[in-house]
Amino acid sequence: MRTQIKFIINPVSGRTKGGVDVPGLLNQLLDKERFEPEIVFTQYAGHATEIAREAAAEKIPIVCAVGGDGTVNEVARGLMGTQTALAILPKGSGNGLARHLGIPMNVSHAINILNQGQPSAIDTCTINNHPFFCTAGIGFDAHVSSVFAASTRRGLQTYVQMVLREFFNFKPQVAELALNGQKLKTSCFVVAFANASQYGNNAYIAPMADIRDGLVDVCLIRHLNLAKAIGISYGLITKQIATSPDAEYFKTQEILVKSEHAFKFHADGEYMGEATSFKVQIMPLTLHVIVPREEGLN
Ligand SMILES: Nc1ncnc2c1ncn2[C@@H]1O[C@H](COP(=O)(O)OP(=O)(O)OP(=O)(O)O)[C@@H](O)[C@H]1O
Repeated sequence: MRTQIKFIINPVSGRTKGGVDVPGLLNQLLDKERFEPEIVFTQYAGHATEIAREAAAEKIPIVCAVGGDGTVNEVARGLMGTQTALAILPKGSGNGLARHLGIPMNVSHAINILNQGQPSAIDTCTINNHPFFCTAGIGFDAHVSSVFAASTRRGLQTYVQMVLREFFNFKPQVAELALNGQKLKTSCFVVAFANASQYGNNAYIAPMADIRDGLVDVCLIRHLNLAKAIGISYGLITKQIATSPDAEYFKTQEILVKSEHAFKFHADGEYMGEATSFKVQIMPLTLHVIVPREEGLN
């Protein structure tokens, strides 16, 4: 019997990559002896969660998110805690979870991999009850996502220019962190919470993250000047941030953050607003995902 698979395509994701005809490629490349496909397009932000939830209620075995990290987050939050597995065809710019799982960035290659994929369970996390699957954070990374959300320009070059501009305006704030029975009152430039190892674009904020270990990886950067920022950026690309002298790295089941000043926060790169207290939790092995056969998870 063929396996039902529902593709949820976000028509507005991946605008900077030019048009990829995903239905055409599926028609050409998807293994029709193995799969019985159905394709739907999202009509509005948040629609993917509704479609995914309905598919899970109908016991459809696989729902495939076709889009960027925002679409993956929306589909995954509709599937977490169910038996329906998430597959990903990356169409965005960051694609953090897809990269972590070893899914190719090229859609044709990703379909070929999907044809032979296998299910595997991964952890999921929440920040103040908002689900995330890759990374969340407070401080500079969230500030950047808020500025990017307000901008109409997209693409890696715009992003890098904007990060540099905002870097000089950004002031760290003091917060109290509670994790692993310890309390730490400190200035915070960034506190990143990671389920997967990277933000996307192979920027490894949590190179030691294991997506199945029931632990959140926490990367704390207290202060940053330009010289240290260059070192941190190098550490992000070379997977060496955990041993950088300017970052501290923890693994924990839960983390609480309290501050007198509001911090901006993001979940999977989407700006979520501001809060003065945060609770980050992990739910072990609560999402099934389709991963490449014999993939090396990184
Ligand atoms: N039909 C739609 N119309 C408008 N917005 C949509 C629609 N479907 C989904 N969205 C929204 O589009 C936003 C961007 O999606 P996504 O993150 O997948 O793409 P991207 O921004 O190109 O990728 P990346 O985040 O990797 O750069 C999401 O916040 C999602 O809610």
